[in-house]
Amino acid sequence: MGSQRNALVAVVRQELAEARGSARALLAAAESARGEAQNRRRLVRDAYTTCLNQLATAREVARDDIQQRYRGDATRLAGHLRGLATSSATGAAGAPWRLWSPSEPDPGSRPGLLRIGAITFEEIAALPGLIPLLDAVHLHVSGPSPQVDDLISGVLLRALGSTRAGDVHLTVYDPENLGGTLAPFAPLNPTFVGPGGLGSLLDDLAEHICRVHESLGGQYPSLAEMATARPGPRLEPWRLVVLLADRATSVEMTTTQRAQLDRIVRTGVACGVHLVVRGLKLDDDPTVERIVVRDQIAICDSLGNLEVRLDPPPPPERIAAFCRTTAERTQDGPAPARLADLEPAKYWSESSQHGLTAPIGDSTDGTLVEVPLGDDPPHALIGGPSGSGKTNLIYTWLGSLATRYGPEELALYLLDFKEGVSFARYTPGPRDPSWLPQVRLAGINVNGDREFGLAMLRHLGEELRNRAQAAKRHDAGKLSELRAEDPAGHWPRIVAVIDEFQVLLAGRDAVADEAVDLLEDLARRGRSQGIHLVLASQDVAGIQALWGRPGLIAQFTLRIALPKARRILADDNLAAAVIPRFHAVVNTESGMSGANRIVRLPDAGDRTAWRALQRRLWRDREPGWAEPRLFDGDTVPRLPAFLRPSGRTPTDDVGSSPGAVLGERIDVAAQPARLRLGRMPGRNLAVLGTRTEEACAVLAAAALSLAAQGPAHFSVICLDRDASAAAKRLFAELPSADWYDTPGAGFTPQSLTVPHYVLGYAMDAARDPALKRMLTEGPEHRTHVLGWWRSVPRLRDDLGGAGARFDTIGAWVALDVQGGDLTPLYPQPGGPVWYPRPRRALFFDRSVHRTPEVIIPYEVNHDHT
Ligand SMILES: Nc1ncnc2c1ncn2[C@@H]1O[C@H](COP(=O)(O)OP(=O)(O)OP(=O)(O)O)[C@@H](O)[C@H]1O
Repeated sequence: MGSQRNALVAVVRQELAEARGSARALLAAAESARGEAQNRRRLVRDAYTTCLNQLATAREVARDDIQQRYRGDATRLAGHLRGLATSSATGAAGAPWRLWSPSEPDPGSRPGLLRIGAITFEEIAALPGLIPLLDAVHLHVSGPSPQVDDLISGVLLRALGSTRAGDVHLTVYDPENLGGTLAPFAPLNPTFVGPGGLGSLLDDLAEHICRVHESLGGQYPSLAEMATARPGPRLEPWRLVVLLADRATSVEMTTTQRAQLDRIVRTGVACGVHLVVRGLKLDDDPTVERIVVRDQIAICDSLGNLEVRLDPPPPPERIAAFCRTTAERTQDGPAPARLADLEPAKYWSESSQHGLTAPIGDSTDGTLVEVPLGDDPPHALIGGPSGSGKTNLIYTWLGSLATRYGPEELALYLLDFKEGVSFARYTPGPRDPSWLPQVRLAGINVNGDREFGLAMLRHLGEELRNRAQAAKRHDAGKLSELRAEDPAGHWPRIVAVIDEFQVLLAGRDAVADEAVDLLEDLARRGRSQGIHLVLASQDVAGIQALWGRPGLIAQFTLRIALPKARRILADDNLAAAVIPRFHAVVNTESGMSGANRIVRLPDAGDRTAWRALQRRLWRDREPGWAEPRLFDGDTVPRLPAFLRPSGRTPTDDVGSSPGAVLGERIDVAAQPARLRLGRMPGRNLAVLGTRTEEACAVLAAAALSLAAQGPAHFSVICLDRDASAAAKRLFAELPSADWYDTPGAGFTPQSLTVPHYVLGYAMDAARDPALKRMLTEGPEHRTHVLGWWRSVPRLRDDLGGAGARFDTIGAWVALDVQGGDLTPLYPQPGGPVWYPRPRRALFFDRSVHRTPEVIIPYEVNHDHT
């Protein structure tokens, strides 16, 4: 029993143990499952947190990015807006009060916007808050009185300060304060209207609008038309009418007054009448800009929901100071016209068939004064002492003509005999490649080269002949008829301007005689052929030279006298003595008193402004249009490349009479002066004088140009150490040459199949009788001597001493040799008229010249060696 019980106990124990074991195992499994679950939960939680963090970071990054982009876009947009705002409200229209000063509007510009405050917009820097007014809207301002009045003061000051003095007329209706609200504007002398004056003010305005309306051809331009039309000069000032109504005004307003006000609202802006109103209702209209002010913040129709934080009002002393100076300026009358004010609405739109008309300034009432040139008056004489503004007047006139008449209508020939470069502005320069397309020729620094003046007159004489012949062919009496008969022809009117022309006529010599004859012919016959002369002089003597030729002076019926000019107007016409600075008397009746027009001249001296205009005209020229010829007396021309052999030996036959180029002719076409060297006796050249560099330049140009024309052989004989560098350089450049530098060598005749040129530097040092034989016999065998002698007596010695004949020297170039010393080489007794001058030479070829011609020795080596 006991054992059974024990066995049972054991079994139970066993089972219990097993049950405990399984329970433990179950517990362990549950524990482990729980641990695992907890683990998983932790992992999920961690993942969730990581995810959350990542999401937060991504969101931050995205937000930062968006914000950055937004800020960038907003800043850029604000920048654009600021730029736009700045250009819409320039100068006095937009400057902060601290920096404020009145500003002149650009000519031809229309009124812009006016700043009243700033638009702030999150963190972006403030944008200016701008409103329109002149030529755009009426203003209706509501809100607490002091703030509204401050805003109105600021708007008025900006409108007045950004227009020209006198362009805005101010009227103030202020029954409550009797004008005191806008007291700082009093120096401007505005029309103040007190209580009871509103009715007549509105009637006046309505009447004014009717008048302007009629002058506009009975039509009101729309706002869009006003915005796009090209603004011309203002004929009537704007009327700016400030109505500061009190309570009584609106209560007492009659129906008629209301109707007048409504009419002014509808039609005023188109006629330059603008209301600035507080305290009265205005009907809705596209031209009414409403501004509501509260707590220094304004909401304006034109800015939508954007709030404008108002600027403080302008300091009253600033308003008063501005109004005082403006009042003074208005008393002096409007400022003179500017060069830009003379420009036409459209460039190059005028025809010169019947003449040329261009304004050169305005009269004191602001109207432009036009100067005619054509059949009558055909020519102009301008006079005034030094510094009186002749050059400025010529610049103005030329600028005004050049904007109206294109190169097919007008050709300009400009010559300035005073020192300086006044006409160089019209030709291409190193800094500015543009040029004035109408200019065909400009001569500067010509005071020493009267021959160039003569050359220009000869050229014009030639043109006159061409025109006269063409007119005859077409049976036309004058240019307008020729142009009608020959519409395809190129017949621009020619205007030739000669500043300080008396220089050309001074000096009772052949140049002066021929110049006066040519001038007289051009003046008489040029009238009908469209060739017009404009002569300017500061010197009474210059004019006197013309007075001696009544037939000539009578043609110059257009006279322009600058202050203190003498003898330009008739003797009893004293206008020039009394006009102020920068004014001129324009008289188209030969200076008769009674025909004066006084003109205020603009300042045309601003090179930058001129350059900008010239560029525009230059870009409009036809492709291929030729540049003007510039003659600058201070510049030495270079030997053109086509006159050098360029290292190659030409193979073409040289022909029977090759030409040696000696220098540049002083003529319109800048042609080389050539000496023909045919097989005839005397075809040799003597260069005479002591100026080594120029003598070398003449010989080198002659030799190089001969070498460039065909095969030839050269003997270079150099007997002067000072010339040897130049001679050696020439020798090196010649394709076929021998070199001699000892006296007595180089004169042996050579038997050659090509021409032989003997170039002698300091020939007088040779002392070789063979030279004389070569001079005599050489040319027939195509051997020509081109030699430099340092004086005429030394040349004479080489030719046989006293009594020697100069027949073997058919041509000569004289440098610093006086005319009298050239007598033995010249057919006329006494020798040629020649006063040596630097870098100029007198060239005479017995077989072609009647009188010698002045030439400019070329610069052969650019490094001056
Ligand atoms: N209408 C003007 N407005 C402003 N300045 C002017 C005006 N006319 C001339 N001037 C100035 O006066 C000065 C002299 O003018 P300008 O050179 O035209 O005189 P000029 O008579 O040609 O003198 P000169 O004969 O000595 O050359 C220049 O500095 C020029 O800029």
